[in-house]
Amino acid sequence: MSLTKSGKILIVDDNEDVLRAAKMFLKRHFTQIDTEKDPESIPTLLMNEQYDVILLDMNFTKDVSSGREGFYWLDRILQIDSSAVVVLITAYGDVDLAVRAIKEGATDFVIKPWENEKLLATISSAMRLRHSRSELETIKVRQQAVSESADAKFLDIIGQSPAMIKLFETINRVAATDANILILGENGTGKELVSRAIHRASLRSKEIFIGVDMGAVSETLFESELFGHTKGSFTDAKEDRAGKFEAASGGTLFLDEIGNLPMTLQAKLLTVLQNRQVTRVGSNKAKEIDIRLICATNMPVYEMVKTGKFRQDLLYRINTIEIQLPPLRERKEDIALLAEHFINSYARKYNKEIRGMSPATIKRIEKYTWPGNIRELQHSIERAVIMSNSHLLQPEDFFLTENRGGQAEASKEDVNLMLDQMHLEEVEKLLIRKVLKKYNGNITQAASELGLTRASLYRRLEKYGL
Ligand SMILES: Nc1ncnc2c1ncn2[C@@H]1O[C@H](COP(=O)(O)OP(=O)(O)OP(=O)(O)O)[C@@H](O)[C@H]1O
Repeated sequence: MSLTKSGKILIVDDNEDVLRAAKMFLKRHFTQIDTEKDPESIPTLLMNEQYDVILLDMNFTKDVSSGREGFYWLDRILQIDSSAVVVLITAYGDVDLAVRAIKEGATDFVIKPWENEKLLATISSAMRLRHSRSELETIKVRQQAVSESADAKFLDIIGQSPAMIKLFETINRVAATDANILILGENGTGKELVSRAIHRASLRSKEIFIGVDMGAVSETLFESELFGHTKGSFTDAKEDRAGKFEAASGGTLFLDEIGNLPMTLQAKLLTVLQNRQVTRVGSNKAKEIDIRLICATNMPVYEMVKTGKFRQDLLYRINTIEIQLPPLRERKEDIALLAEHFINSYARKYNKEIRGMSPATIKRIEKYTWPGNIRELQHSIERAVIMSNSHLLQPEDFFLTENRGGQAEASKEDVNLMLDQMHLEEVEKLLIRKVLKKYNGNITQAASELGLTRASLYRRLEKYGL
């Protein structure tokens, strides 16, 4: 049998001859063979090393062959690492005990005295099982990211303005490198879209893209979400779980809303980025990470550094390349183009025969300031497509009031007067607009003040065409 040399094995047996013989033979096939006479050392050994396969004797005390110790230590090992792969070493007469142990979580057994080739075959297949188990943990997290990506619409970046042409050039230039990228821009300017485009144009394009909304991760779950956890490390940790850093291994990790990260968590993130290693919560074994990092924010991070709200060392770590996405109002050339693109998509989606927009509509949408940028344009078009009765969208299919787009707001008295005459939905709309303005369009902060999740705030923005 030919095997490339890899894998770490622990052998626990009180017979030194067995340990010596096994080590001598196995070290020709695997990278690391640790041996241990005393089973009491197992917990310490497992804390310090991640073994692929553990060979465990069933009986440790001389002349006792009940196998009870083997069961006890099997159970302890699985408590420490629920995905551990344990192969039992058993005497000829104890095969039924070994079979019982398999029901309790052991992977396989070998009978003493063994033939070397048989031992090698057993360990090799146990090793394959170990790898598929840890792949499974990663796959679970990846699967979730893939289904989230599948929902991501409009993967193409539309734009012909000088700013967008420069952006396309930048994407092409930086994609092939592994440089960390920071994307800055108001809400809805396409930060996530651009980060996916960079991934697709990069050498990692065949690998996974995983996005994490840092604004939505609670402080308590931050480490577990990003770095993973081991079973039992906290009440809800029912099984070992890879964090997003591990799951994104080989691919791209997109940290959205990085400016919303509290200082304490910024420090934790910085440590991981500096060391390029993560340690799961509840474990003390660090794992190497291999990711391309893209961060995004709509917050003024440079200002935040000055006021002590964002760590300068973290900023310098993530901004090797910086991409600033201009707001839609500063690239009016793109508005009609984007609108046409969304009209085509939604006309198809809602089965409507809409060919485009009337010249008056184009004028109107080009004049409007689009505080919610492309997302707002997209939602307005979707609603207009649904509502329209003609083949060309008309200005009245849009609900764009000149009062919007950051212009003068109603005074307190006006608001009180209006409240008396308003419908509940209108009050809600007004409130959302006010809170959004207060937080400069920051969805996470606005949602938190309104007591909504980001998703439900987005739903309302869409509903009210905000
Ligand atoms: N240039 C573009 N061409 C086509 N669609 C775009 C473009 N830019 C943004 N979009 C669309 O607009 C919507 C918002 O984009 P995206 O989510 O990337 O913005 P964002 O800046 O990450 O927003 P937020 O800061 O709120 O998370 C998405 O549906 C995206 O597909």
